This record gives sequence, structure tokens and C-alpha cells, in this order.
Amino acid sequence: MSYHKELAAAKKAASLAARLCQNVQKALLQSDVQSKTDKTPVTVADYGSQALISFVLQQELRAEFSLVAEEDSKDLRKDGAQEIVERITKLVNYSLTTDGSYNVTLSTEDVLKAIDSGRSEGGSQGQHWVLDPIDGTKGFLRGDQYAIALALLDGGKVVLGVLACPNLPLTSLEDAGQHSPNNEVGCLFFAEVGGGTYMQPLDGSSAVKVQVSAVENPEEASFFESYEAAHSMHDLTSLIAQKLGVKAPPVRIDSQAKYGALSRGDGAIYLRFPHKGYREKIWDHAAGCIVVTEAGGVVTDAAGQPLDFSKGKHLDVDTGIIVTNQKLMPLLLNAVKESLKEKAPSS
Ligand SMILES: Nc1ncnc2c1ncn2[C@@H]1O[C@H](COP(=O)(O)O)[C@@H](O)[C@H]1OP(=O)(O)O
Ligand SMILES: [Mg+2]
Ligand SMILES: [Mg+2]
Ligand SMILES: [Mg+2]
Repeated sequence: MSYHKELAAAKKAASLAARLCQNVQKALLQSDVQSKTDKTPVTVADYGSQALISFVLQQELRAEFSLVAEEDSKDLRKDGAQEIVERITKLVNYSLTTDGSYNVTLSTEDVLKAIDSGRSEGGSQGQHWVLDPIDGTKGFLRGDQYAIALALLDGGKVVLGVLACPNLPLTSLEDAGQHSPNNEVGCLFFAEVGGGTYMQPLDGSSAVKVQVSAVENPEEASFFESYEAAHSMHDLTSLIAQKLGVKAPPVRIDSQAKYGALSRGDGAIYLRFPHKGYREKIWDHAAGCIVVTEAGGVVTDAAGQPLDFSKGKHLDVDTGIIVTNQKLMPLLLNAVKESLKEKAPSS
């Protein structure tokens, strides 16, 4: 089965959302930051991106569809949120008008409804879209890396994924670093099951096929991890890297942009070990996972098991998530096992 139509719709939706996010990031005001009950910063761009993607998928696919997405309109329907809803609606309408494909103006209620169409629970039956409208909100607020991550599940498996990374340099991070002022930024990664992974500039010029790093010697490998120490245990990942023999210091960047960078070989390893009690969500890994696997990489939990996207919103992973190429995976799994044993509290 091919998913060409769905992939084209996903690329269009994510590219439009990326432009919306770029506009907001440029004009980021302190008043755009709200606090959700879980204290994650959420901005008008998170909501705007989700509304826009939901609307574009509906227009392009013209069929009932199920969407599992991070945000919902609960906080936006509270007293005092009217102003922010109007700002989001303006942003969405501005993006639609600038693009010109759809001759519509959405009302605030249309926007709230579009956000809430992301309330599906997912699962192992049928097709479900999976969306993180801004992954790496903290990076977004800092002006660093973030991603718009959209994937499609069919029968519980990821069959396509699109990752828009508006601040990622078009050339390797190894050459450019994250903040080179002369560097062009804005990458769109996309993958369809069995079709490989491609990257193109977000401005729409032509796509190139990408491959993960072929490095076999861990001493030559570099690794990615979260910028935020609150999201991944930097002491544990440093022990793993040391046991593996990695020489280079960690490259710390926000969001699933790490999966994108890894898929084109910027680094060879991604280690993610959240603190105890954190449950991973499918929208934080679905698109990144297929982007890396279709580029020849492997994504597993710390026990070497593939990620199971069929269980609803959450991913029940053993301890953490590790990503690398096929050659390095057995060595990495050993280093992870040894490090976890060493770090385990003795009873
Ligand atoms: N306490 C936490 N531990 C791990 N990940 C978290 C935590 N809180 C939020 N996240 C999510 O982890 C991802 C960020 O990871 P990274 O450190 O790789 O950038 C984001 O998806 C972020 O959600 P969000 O989408 O709201 O930004
Ligand atoms: Mg969030
Ligand atoms: Mg996220
Ligand atoms: Mg998010």
C-alpha cells in the first residue's frame, strides 16, 4: 500500500505550520507564554500549528480522520482566554491567506474545533495521525531548535513521518554548529515506509535522499541528547558514552530535530533517558522514528525492543530510548546494560 497522497498532505500541513511558527518566534512576546496545568510552556504557536495542520489534513484528505495530538482547547475555553484565541485565529488565517490554496477565513470556534479534532486515543486498529505541533517548546522559546512532527499510524505501525525543523542548518551540524550566522536554516525531513528518507529545504526546493552515519568505531562517533537536563539524565548518558568509548562531547539540542540530524549522519547516536516517572508520548517519537529507520538507523528502548506505537497515547518503553546505526547498536546496547547495572541503587 502506498501513502503518497497522505505524505503530500502531511508535507504541506507541516510546511505551513513551520511558517506560522517562524512568524511567531520572530515576534515572540512574553505574553505569548501561558502555563498549562502541567507547567509546560505553551504558546500561541503550539495551538496555531495544531489548528492549521488539522485543517489542512481535513481539506487535503476530504475524509474522516483520526488525529492524536498533544494540545487541546481546554485552557483556551476558560474565562479570560478570548484574547489569546483571537490571536491564534489571526495567525492561522494569516497563514492560510498567505499560502492562497484555500479560500476561507476561520472563526475562533472553527479554530477551537480544529484543535480538538486531535483528541483521538490512537491504537492498533485503522489509521491515526499523530502530531506534536511544536516539539521542543522550551527550545522554541529560547530561539533554538524545535520541530513540527507529524506521522501516520496504520495498524499500530508508523507508515509515514514528516519532521519540519525551522532552525536546523541545511548543512551538517558537524560543520556548522547550531548557531552559525552564515548558515541557511530550515529543513523538512520526510519518510514513507519502504521508501527511504529525504530532506529538502523548507522553502520548497528539491529533496535529497539521506542516510544515517556509517561510523563503526565508537571512538569516532558523536552523540545527541536533550538540551534540557530535566528531560534526559546527562550523568547516565555520559557514563554510557564513556563505556562505549565515545570521545566527542555530547551535542545537546532540543526536540526531534535530533532524529532529523541523525538521519542525515550529523552524529551517530541519540540517547534519551528521562527521569523516573516520566511516560513517553507517541507524538514525541513517531515521526522521528520512521525518519531514522528509513535512513538505515535503528530505534529501540534500553532493552533493545522496538517502540510500540499501538498502545494509545503513551509509549511504554524500558528505561529510555536509544538510536544509532545497525553496526553500532549491539555495542551501544551492551554499554547501556552495563551502565544501568552500575547506576542501579544497590539493594
Ligand atoms: N519532564 C520531561 N521529561 C522528558 N521529556 C519531557 C518532559 N517534559 C516535556 N517533555 C517533552 O520532551 C520533549 C523534549 O525533549 P527534548 O529534551 O529532546 O527537546 C518534548 O516533546 C517535550 O514536550 P514538548 O513537545 O511540550 O516540548
Ligand atoms: Mg508540550
Ligand atoms: Mg514533544
Ligand atoms: Mg509539543
